[in-house]
Amino acid sequence: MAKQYDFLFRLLMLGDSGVGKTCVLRRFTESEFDPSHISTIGVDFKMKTLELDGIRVRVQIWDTAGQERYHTITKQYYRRAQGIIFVYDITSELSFQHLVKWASDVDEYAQDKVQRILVGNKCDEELRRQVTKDQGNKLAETYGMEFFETSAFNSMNICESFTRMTELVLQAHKRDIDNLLGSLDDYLEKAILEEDSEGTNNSTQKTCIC
Ligand SMILES: Nc1nc2c(ncn2[C@@H]2O[C@H](COP(=O)(O)OP(=O)(O)OP(=O)(O)O)[C@@H](O)[C@H]2O)c(=O)[nH]1
Repeated sequence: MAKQYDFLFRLLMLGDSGVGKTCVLRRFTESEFDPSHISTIGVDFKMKTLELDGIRVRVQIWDTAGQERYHTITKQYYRRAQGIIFVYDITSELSFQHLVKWASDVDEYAQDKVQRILVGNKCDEELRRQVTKDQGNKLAETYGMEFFETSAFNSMNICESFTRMTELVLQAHKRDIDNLLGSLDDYLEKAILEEDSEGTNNSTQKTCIC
């Protein structure tokens, strides 16, 4: 059976317990919102296929437990991720402050070229806001990430943030593939030139190779 996608990427969601990682993911993959908070145990994942410029990308999105006691388990997933979505809750200053720790764990355990974005969730809760949009923007700038304020409750920027994350990963990997193909072209060109020059200088050897 023909493959249903061109690329498969793994994305990982990180952030404190209760910031809304599971809800954001469910809103994206199932268009649903659940107001209850059932803490994720260890890790869970969901899949979705996106089409970007005619390229079909299957994303496997890992939802990690924010609770400290699962960190030993969740850290084992960092290295396999091509993209990381840091999530904080705009109504929780603490969840914003803790991003420093999440980011330093990623520096320690994830691949060097992992792509990252920052998401400030629950932006429907304007009256309870503790972190300004400007603070989110500044932190994202410091870490060289793109930034979105989202709401799993009303769908604000949910699709946009996952799509952008996937685009960034795709761009990074297409660059690698293009570089590889470029090197392969150079290699083939060099091999043909060598073969040609060997052919003119030593026709016997060329016949043997063929
Ligand atoms: N108002 C509002 N509430 C939200 C939003 N997203 C999540 N919540 C609520 O926040 C609570 C926690 O959401 P979860 O998605 O379970 O949080 P989590 O980050 O996955 O938590 P852990 O699994 O413990 O790491 C739930 O009661 C959700 O209903 C949102 O965008 N707006």
